[in-house]
Amino acid sequence: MPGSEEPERSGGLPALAEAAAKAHAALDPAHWDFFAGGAGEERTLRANEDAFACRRLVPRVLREVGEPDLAVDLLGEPLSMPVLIAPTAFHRLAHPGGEAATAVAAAAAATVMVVSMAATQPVEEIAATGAALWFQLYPQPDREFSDAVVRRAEAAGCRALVVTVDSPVFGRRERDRRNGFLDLPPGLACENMRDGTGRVRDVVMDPALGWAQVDRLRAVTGLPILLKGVLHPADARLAVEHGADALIVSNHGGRQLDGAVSTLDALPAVAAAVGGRIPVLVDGGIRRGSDVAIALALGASAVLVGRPVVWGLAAGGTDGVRAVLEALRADLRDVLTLAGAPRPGALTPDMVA
Ligand SMILES: Cc1cc2nc3c(=O)[nH]c(=O)nc-3n(C[C@H](O)[C@H](O)[C@H](O)COP(=O)(O)O)c2cc1C
Ligand SMILES: CCCCCCCCCCC(=O)C(=O)O
Repeated sequence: MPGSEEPERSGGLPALAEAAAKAHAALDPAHWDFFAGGAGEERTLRANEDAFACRRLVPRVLREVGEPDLAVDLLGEPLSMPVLIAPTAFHRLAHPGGEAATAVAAAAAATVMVVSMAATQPVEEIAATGAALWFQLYPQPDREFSDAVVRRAEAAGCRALVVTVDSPVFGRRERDRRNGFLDLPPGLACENMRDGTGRVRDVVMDPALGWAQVDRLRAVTGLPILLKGVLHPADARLAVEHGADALIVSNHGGRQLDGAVSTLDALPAVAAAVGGRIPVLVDGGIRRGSDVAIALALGASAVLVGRPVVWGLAAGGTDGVRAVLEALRADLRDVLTLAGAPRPGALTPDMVA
């Protein structure tokens, strides 16, 4: 039965669980499945949340924390908290306000929204909200077209390029197969895939993608380049050698290689391989303040959240996304206070068991 699964296994913070329940009720079941689902048996999807549930914080005491300061600076971007919005496709499928509605919430929260290449609104329209945007790219086999998309995003005001490297092919999403969900409904399109003729091209995954394409992108844009989807420490070292400005430890929310390691389990080795040379971010299964704190303690400079933002959007447009972000902020503030960390940088690996 499409969409028959529980909204989410734990749902995380009450505000996030509530958003997920509302989204589940509001969305077409096949669309719910597209957003909620993962690849294969969804082992990796589950592992992401489970990994956080297996860790415990070891708080420090008597540290005169007062009111913790959550602000961080990331690639020159001042953020009010170390929580960013991960790139997720098809926001107009969740809510008519689409990506622009999400961007308004990002701006209100003073954080970054990473716009998916598969956004259902033009990047210029999303940028008109005034939000701080980074642009996510699936490098296309048609390199000229791919470069044109990057230049377009840069011209629209996006401040960094997030290159997704975990998708040489599209993951095997059993729910979508079962539901026959193979395309966007009429009236919706990946608006940033329009070429010079106005035709919308398909987003194509490129199995031939290699480090040469990362080097090539360096010549195409002056924007900071983040590689999203790194899990192996050897790849983290290569990313530094190839001039990446930051890494995102990600398994695509369990939507690509089912059986891949959870992101939290991958994080410490990646952070050690990078050795502080560039920021390391992480996403996957982050549903409460303690998850954020654990990720930061184990080497992340910041985290990204995917599905909870989509649930907020489906549940209540901009207000729904704001509710999700503010719930995470309030919880993180409490967690830092209780853990004896006056700021995110005060969290250290010895504070996780
Ligand atoms: C519905 C959906 C669409 C996504 N679309 C993209 C995308 O277009 N590009 C991308 O790099 N990652 C995409 N992702 C992966 C997210 O950026 C992120 O890695 C993942 O959602 C994090 O896990 P979480 O949902 O548990 O927070 C998508 C994830 C979901 C759930
Ligand atoms: C259901 C239609 C599939 C069309 C593919 C478009 C690419 C979107 C990629 C979004 C994504 O990364 C995801 O995880 O989903």
